[in-house]
Amino acid sequence: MIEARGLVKRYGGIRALEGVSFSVRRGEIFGLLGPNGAGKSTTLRILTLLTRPDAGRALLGGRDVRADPAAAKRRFGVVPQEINLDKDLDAEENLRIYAMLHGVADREAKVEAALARAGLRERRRQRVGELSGGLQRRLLIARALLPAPEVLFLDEPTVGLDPQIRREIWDEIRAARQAGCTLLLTTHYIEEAEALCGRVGILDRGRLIALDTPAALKRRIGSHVVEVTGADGRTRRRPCRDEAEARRAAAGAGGISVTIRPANLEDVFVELTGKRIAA
Ligand SMILES: Nc1ncnc2c1ncn2[C@@H]1O[C@H](COP(=O)(O)OP(=O)(O)OP(=O)(O)O)[C@@H](O)[C@H]1O
Repeated sequence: MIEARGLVKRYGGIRALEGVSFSVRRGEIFGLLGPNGAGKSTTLRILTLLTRPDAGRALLGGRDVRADPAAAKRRFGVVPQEINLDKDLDAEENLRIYAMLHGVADREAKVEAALARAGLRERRRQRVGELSGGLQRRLLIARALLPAPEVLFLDEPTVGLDPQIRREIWDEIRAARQAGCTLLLTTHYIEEAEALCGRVGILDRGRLIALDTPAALKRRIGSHVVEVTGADGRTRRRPCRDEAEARRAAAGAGGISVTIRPANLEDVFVELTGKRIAA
């Protein structure tokens, strides 16, 4: 449904993307996971026609998005990282205007459904600037879904939000998939990639270093991790094939504190790059 083929992008001397390729299947939630500066937003900006790659192609439904940009744009919606709602208007007005500009048919019913989706039926007349950051983001997602796009791109959809509202947004994203939408999102939150995405591409310094389901990515390093904090206060981690191996490793570990826990995608990233995702 979505395909990145050998995307290269440079900003002056900065190599933002160095040949990124992946494809997203129809109906899946696909995550691009990586630390700040890995190239996630740049990839999204190329796929959504906001910037040109120096090399490579972006395809939607098998067609190069640059071949007919207007046609491509009709097929996808975008939820940007910055909230670009009109903060002086209320929630309903924001949706109505967007629906009008996008020629959405059966507007009243669609706006009503969008308000419900964003949990804003009771607060439809409230100025958007007065809504919490979480509700603004939910409105942003509901607005992007108004024209029922085949594909939705989301750039860091829950950045800076508390866990409760993050889960509400995950539900909104899952509901979009249930309705038949294909979703590509970027995130640097491990739990978000694990909880939400069918497959995850891990980006680091402009390269895609791994791509698979969260479970398969974790299987590469083993199911458990032993963390040992030494007398110097430093914590070292050791991935283990299974819990039994982790117990044996923990028993002989020494150190002032030893913990066994299930492996996560952060561990995969550390194994692949030698550094952490979250700085
Ligand atoms: N318009 C620009 N001009 C110059 N450099 C840029 C520009 N946009 C991105 N970069 C650089 O390209 C690299 C990749 O940035 P990008 O925003 O794609 O990363 P990211 O993974 O989305 O990180 P973040 O979560 O911080 O946005 C970074 O080194 C960044 O500083």
